[in-house]
Amino acid sequence: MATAPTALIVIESCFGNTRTIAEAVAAGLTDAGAQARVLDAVQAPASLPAKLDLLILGAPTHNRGLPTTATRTQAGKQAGAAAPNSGMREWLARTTIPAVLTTAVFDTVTSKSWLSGSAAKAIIKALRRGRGRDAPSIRSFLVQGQSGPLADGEEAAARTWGRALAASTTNV
Ligand SMILES: Cc1cc2nc3c(=O)[nH]c(=O)nc-3n(C[C@H](O)[C@H](O)[C@H](O)COP(=O)(O)O)c2cc1C
Repeated sequence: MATAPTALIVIESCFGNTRTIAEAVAAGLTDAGAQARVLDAVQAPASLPAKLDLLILGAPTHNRGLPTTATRTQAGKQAGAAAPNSGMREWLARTTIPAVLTTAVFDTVTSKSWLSGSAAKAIIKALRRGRGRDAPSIRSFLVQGQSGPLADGEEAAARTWGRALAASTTNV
């Protein structure tokens, strides 16, 4: 009998919007019968679980790409909270992701114009470095202003995307 596909969602989030999207994607995956877990990149281990069918990576777009120590500090000042000195960029640098593993990536952005850039595209670049890999599924979710909240309908869209990802993932 086939077992439920297992998904891991690793994210970074300064104001909580990317985390809300990750939880909605996890809910969609669960709706479709997958097992899903959300981990903060700061706490995520550098070695992936042996049984993993789908890896989903998400981050907020900062200065058109992935957050850095400097942009996290800026966000932390705005949020009135201490900023972590590590996140998705650093987790990608210390983690080996097998080229055969199915991946999906997302980001949060303040506008969907090309001028806004995309943390998700920066993640794809990092994933491809030195490896042949199929283009992962990619999504951007809109926030209103730097600290959010999420634009109307984005959380529901993330849940729908989670269901679709589960449906397209075969467990091995
Ligand atoms: C320092 C800084 C730079 C940012 N640069 C961009 C940007 O280039 N493009 C964009 O769409 N949003 C930009 N934003 C807004 C982020 O997209 C927004 O804060 C983020 O999506 C919210 O997600 P979070 O709540 O998970 O942190 C920036 C935010 C900060 C704090």
